[in-house]
Amino acid sequence: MTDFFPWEQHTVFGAGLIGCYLGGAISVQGFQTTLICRETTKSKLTSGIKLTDYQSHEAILPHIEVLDDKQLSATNITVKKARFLWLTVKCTGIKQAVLDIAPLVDNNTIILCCQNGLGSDAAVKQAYPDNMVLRVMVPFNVVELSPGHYHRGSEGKLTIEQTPQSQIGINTLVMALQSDLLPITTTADMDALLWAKLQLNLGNSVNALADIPVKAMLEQRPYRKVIALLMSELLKVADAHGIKLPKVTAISAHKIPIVLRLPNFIFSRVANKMLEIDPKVRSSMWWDVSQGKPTEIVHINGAILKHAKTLNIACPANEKISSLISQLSGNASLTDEQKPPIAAETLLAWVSAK
Ligand SMILES: NC(=O)C1=CN([C@@H]2O[C@H](COP(=O)(O)OP(=O)(O)OC[C@H]3O[C@@H](n4cnc5c(N)ncnc54)[C@H](OP(=O)(O)O)[C@@H]3O)[C@@H](O)[C@H]2O)C=CC1
Ligand SMILES: CC(C)(CO)C(=O)C(=O)O
Repeated sequence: MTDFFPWEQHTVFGAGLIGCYLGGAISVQGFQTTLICRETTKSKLTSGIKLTDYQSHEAILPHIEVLDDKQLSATNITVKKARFLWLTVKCTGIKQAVLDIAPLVDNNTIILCCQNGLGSDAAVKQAYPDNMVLRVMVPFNVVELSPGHYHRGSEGKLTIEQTPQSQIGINTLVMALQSDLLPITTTADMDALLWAKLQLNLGNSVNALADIPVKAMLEQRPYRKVIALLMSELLKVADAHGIKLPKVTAISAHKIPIVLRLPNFIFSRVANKMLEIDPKVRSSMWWDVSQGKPTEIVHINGAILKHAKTLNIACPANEKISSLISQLSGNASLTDEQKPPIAAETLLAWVSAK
């Protein structure tokens, strides 16, 4: 068993949307927190950050300790070792982050991997075999409303993995960090929870291709039908693996695709909870595509394809969407019709074509 003392050093590596929100919410509780950011983003964070959420909670942090990547790698600076190292880079940044976090890690460091998708923790565990590495599921969306203002736009509890070694400590940590801005809990079955989150993340690629807010996307039935196709394939793979998906929204995993396919007038009544989402919310993949950054498609839809292959299950919809997104971030020359915004009917026709 490991004792965790929440007042020990929290370091958030990757001061982006999730990192700044999480780091801000930990710091506002009075715990020592340092954000590790890019040199280019440091100036907007040094004058403090503001947190708000869809339930009108608000906190202003006049100051938060920030260290940039150049300072971290400078040999003439001694950096504080992290007791809790919250790794909040994208899956695509993990390989480099594993090297860059080295100055922050000692034997007591607990590394908390906050990535969407499946399998990002493997590289961290391989590089730090003697450290406790725990997975974290981030259910909610964060947007930056103005420089340094981070807004949680949807519901859900941040969930930390419980292992036999971490159990007591994690409960202490969770009790200490619990707040209105940061609802938080634990799970002993992170595999199943990450699959359930993966199901919800199948909307990310569709959102990137639709190039409109998530709420506006969900209001259009053909987009919902595309997401339903992607989800039905995931459910087949999860069932074949014997994974029982926990309920992470008001509707259970197997019912979500059925509800998504409903005509608009019924959907808006049955799925009112799903539509209770801030109208500004965009998926994290939309942010990547709109900024010309690599996407997490291989770790999200690609993770399903990888598992499907071992089970010999066909997933044509996930294959098509994966290739559309990969073409966007690759050098493929695309016609205007293939570039976002892709109309709902067009996308549905492409994804359903045999
Ligand atoms: N955004 C959201 O609402 C949600 C996101 N998630 C998941 O959370 C994870 C984080 O996502 P998100 O916060 O959106 O990502 P962001 O891209 O907003 O944040 C990551 C930040 O880390 C920085 N970074 C990456 N590598 C390094 C490095 N080696 N040294 C210093 N800084 C680094 C990035 O800089 P640069 O861009 O320059 O590389 C970026 O500023 C993802 O897996 C995502 O899928 C989950 C739920 C919701
Ligand atoms: C919260 C959610 C499901 C959608 O916004 C997400 O995880 C993301 O944007 O990556």
